[in-house]
Amino acid sequence: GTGSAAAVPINADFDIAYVTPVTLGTPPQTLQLDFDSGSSDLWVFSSHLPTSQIRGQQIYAPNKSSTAKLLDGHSWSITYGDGSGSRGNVYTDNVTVGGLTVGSQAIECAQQVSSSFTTEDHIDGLVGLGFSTLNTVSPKSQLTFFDNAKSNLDSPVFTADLKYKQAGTYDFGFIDEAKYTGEITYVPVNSDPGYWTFPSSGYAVGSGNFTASSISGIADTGTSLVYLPTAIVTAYYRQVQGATNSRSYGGYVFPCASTLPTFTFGVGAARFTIPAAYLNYAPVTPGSATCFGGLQSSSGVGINIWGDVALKAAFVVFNGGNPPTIGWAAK
Ligand SMILES: CC(C)C[C@H](NC(=O)C[C@H](O)[C@H](CC1CCCCC1)NC(=O)CC[C@H](O)[C@H](Cc1ccccc1)NC(=O)OC(C)(C)C)C(=O)O
Repeated sequence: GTGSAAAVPINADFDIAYVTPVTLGTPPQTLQLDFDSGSSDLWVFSSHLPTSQIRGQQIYAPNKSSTAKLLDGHSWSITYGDGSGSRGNVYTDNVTVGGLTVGSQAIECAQQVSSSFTTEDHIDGLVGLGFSTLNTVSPKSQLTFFDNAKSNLDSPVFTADLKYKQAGTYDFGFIDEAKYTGEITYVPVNSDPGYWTFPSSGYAVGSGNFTASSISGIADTGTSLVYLPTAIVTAYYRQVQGATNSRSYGGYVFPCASTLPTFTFGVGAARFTIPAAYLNYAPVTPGSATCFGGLQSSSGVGINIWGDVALKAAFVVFNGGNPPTIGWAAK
């Protein structure tokens, strides 16, 4: 089988996250979920939440689904890199994404969510697409939607075609030749950390020379920006008039009117260029003349992250075969 579903930016002004419609249970309950290759829990706003923690999100009510089954004695609790988190109990039920159905998928029902989830009314939960070793359900950890679907997929892959300020696509089980140009460059994935960790071959700032350098990082659809080693990031902002690393704003900012260079990264012999517009990420507050960069230092993060700012400059194949690999193509 295969599946194909839209990845829609949740904010019209800047691409902070993308959501995809997912139907749960019988009769179908449709929620808008953030597909996140940087984590491995499928969790949803649910009827088990205090109403004070729900502000406009769609919820999944297992007691309204004839196919829902409580996973007795199991619970989950997750905290993300940005400090947000949630926890709750677990049901299994049918989950459908773009025509692809997984029966008895673990659906982690939130009983508590942190304030940043309550205030983000466009995200009704997450679909983790990382490796199932990262799943937080206890006492028995659960498989991701992709791992459960894999044996029924024409090919054990999913692809991300994220776009700048417009809807893109997540495809499951096939590689759509119409979505990319040229060849797909595949590199090995180290799945031990549980992320899609892969080697980049180097970088260039604007029209400058390409610096060959092996950079280990994760391909993370659930992270908005790109986080790379400080040496690379300072080399980039040296080319930006008025750029400073702001403690108060928590990263590199610059006058919105500044001309930004592009940023090119290597995957094997292939080169991918992130347009300046993607790197002029957003005003620090609505209407401000100071803008926040789409490229930031990873020194505070602990790992290098190729988030949406980089992913939307390419067509990316997450190959869950044995061994796993990741493929990058121009588009
Ligand atoms: C629990 C582990 C097993 C896995 C866990 N994984 C991660 O933390 C990475 C993962 O991709 C998580 C997934 C996100 C969690 C928060 C909700 C949205 C998804 N990424 C993250 O935790 C990284 C945080 C994101 O980049 C946020 C996302 C966001 C979206 C909407 C509104 C506000 C903020 N963007 C964000 O902060 O954008 C700014 C900087 C422009 C404001 C970890 O490594 O700890």
